[in-house]
Amino acid sequence: MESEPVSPISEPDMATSIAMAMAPSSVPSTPPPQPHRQPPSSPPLPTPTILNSPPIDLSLYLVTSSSLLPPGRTLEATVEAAIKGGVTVVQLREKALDTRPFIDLARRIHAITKSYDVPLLINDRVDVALAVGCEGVHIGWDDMDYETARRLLGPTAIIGLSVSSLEQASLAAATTCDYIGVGPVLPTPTKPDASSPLFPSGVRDILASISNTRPLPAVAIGGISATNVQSIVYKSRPHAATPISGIAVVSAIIASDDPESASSDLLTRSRNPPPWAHPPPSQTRIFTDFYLPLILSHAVTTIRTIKEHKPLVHHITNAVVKPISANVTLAVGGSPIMSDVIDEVASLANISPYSGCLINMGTSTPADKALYAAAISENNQAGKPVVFDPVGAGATGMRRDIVTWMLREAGYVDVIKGNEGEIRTVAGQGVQMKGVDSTEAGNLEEMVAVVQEVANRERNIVILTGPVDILSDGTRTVLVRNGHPLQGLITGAGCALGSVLCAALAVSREDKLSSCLAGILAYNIAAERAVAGSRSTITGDVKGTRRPGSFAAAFLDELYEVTEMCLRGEETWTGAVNLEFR
Ligand SMILES: Nc1ncnc2c1ncn2[C@@H]1O[C@H](COP(=O)(O)OP(=O)(O)OP(=O)(O)O)[C@@H](O)[C@H]1O
Ligand SMILES: Cc1ncsc1CCO
Repeated sequence: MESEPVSPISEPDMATSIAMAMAPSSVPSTPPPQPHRQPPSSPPLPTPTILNSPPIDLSLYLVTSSSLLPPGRTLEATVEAAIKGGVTVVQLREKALDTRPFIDLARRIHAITKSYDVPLLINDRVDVALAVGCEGVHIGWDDMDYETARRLLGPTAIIGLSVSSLEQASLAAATTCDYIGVGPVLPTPTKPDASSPLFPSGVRDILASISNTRPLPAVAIGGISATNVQSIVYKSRPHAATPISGIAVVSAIIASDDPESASSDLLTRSRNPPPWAHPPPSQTRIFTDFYLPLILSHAVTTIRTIKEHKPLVHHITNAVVKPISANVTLAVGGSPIMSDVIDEVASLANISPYSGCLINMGTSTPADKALYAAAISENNQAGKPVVFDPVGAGATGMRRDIVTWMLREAGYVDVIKGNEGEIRTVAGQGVQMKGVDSTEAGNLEEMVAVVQEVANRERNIVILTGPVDILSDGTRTVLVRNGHPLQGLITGAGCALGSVLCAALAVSREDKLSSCLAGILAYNIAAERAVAGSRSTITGDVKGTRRPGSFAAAFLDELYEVTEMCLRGEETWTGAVNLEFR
C-alpha cells in the first residue's frame, strides 16, 4: 500500500508539518499581533543578525572624503560624531591632499579615533600610516603591493584590500590581509573611476568563491545608504558561506548634517535583516507531487486566514485598476486602502498586525520614487510584506529607470509579480513592450530560467503571469496552469492578483512561496469557474459566461465563493488545480 505523505516540510519543521497533516483545518502559524517595528515571533528567523563578527569590528566602516562635508563642518567633528553614533573603523581617504597636510590631518583624526579605541586606516599611503603610527592601511591593486606594505608596517598592522572581482578575491585570499572591501556594490558618485557595480549578487558570489579557501572578513562598499542598507546586506548573504562583516559608507555619513544619528541608524539597520526574509531552503516546504494534498490543504488554510484576519492591503497603485483591486481585495476577505500620500505610509504600515503594501507602477512618474522608498522602508521596518508590480516595465525608458532604481536602491520587496515582458525587463533583458500588455509568449523553459534567475538575484519570490504562471523562490519553482484567457481581456486582472498576494502574505509569511501559490490558485480557479459556471453555494444559481463584461462580475462572484469555501474548510475547489513542480 502506498504510504501516506507525512509532511510537505523538510526535517527542521517536521513536527509542525505532522501537526498540520493531522489537522488540515488548523490555521497555519500566522503572525501574532506585533509590537511596533518587531517582526512576528514565530517561526524564528534563520539568524537574528546577518553580519559576521571577525576580530576587527568592521560593522560600520567610515571612509572619509572632506569634499563632501556640509558647509561649516570639519572632518574632525564629523568623525567624532560618527564614532559616537557607532562607527567601528575609520579610513582616511583624502585623494586631493599633499603629503604634509595629509599627515597633519591624519594626526588630528588619529588623536580622536584613538581616544575611542577605534582603528584608523589610511587609504593607499603606507608612508602616511607610518608617519602617524596609526593602526593600518587600506590598499587597492594599483597601490603598493601587499607584501611590501606588510613588510613595512609589520605583522600587527591592519591591512585591507579592495576586491571588485572573483580574480581579485582569490588573489586577496592568498595573502595574509586582515579584511577585504568588496565593491562597488552599486554605482557611486564618490568613486567615479570605480569598476562596474557588483550588485548584491556579485558580492555574494565573491564571498562564496573564497569560503572554502580563506573566508576573509569583508565590508561591502559603494552606494550604500539608510534606505538600501538592509536590503543590500540581506541580498549579499551567501547561503552556505560567511556573510559580510559590515558595510562601508562615505556620503551617507560624511555629507550628513547629523553624522551621529546617520551612523546609529545605519548600524541598526545593517544589523537587522528585512523581517520575514527568506528562510534557507532547509526550512521550507518541499514542493513535489507527493505532497500535493498537503500543499493544497495549506492553501485553503491560508485563504481562510485572510478571511479571518481581514488584512489591510495598502495599495499604491495605478488609476486604471483601483476599483477592481479594491473589489478583489474585499472578495478574498482583505481590507483595501488606496493611498499615495507619503505622510501616511508609516501609520498604514503599523496600524494593524496584519497588513502589507502593494506598489504598482502602472501610472508612475519619477516623482513617485520618494513615496515608494518611504513605503518600502516603513513596511520593511514594520515586518510587513511588500509586493511590487512593475507594470509596463519594458515600455519606456522612464519605466525601466524606475524599475532599476526600485530594485537597487529602494529597499527590499518580498515579491515581484509581472507578465512576461515585465519580468524579462526586471531580469535586464532589453525587451520592448508596446504598453502594459505582455510581449508575445516565449519559450516556457527559458521563462522558467528567467524567473529563477531573478528570484535568486533578488532573494525574493518572482511570479511571471500569463497562460502559465511561473512562481519561484530561487530554489523551488511551480508552474500553475489554471486560469482563463478571458482574464487577459479585463484590465487589471494582473494588478488585482497583486492585491491577493499581498493579503496572503500579510497573514502568512513563514513560507512566502506557499502563500503566493494559495492566492494564485484561488484566483485562477475562480476565473475558470466564472467561465464554466458553478452552482452558487449562496444562491443556488448556475451561471457561466464567455464574454469579458459579464466575466468581470462572475469572476468576482466566484472569487468570493471560493474563498468563502476556504473559510468553511471546504477543499473541493482545489480538485481543479493543475500544477507542475520543478
Ligand atoms: N491565456 C490565459 N490563460 C489562463 N490564465 C491566464 C491567461 N492570461 C492571463 N491569465 C491569468 O490572468 C491573471 C493576470 O495575468 P496577466 O499576465 O494577464 O496580467 P497582466 O498582464 O499583468 O494584467 P494587467 O496589467 O491588466 O493587470 C493571472 O492570474 C494569469 O494566470
Ligand atoms: C491600461 C493601463 N495603463 C497603465 S496601468 C494600466 C492597467 C493595467 O495594467
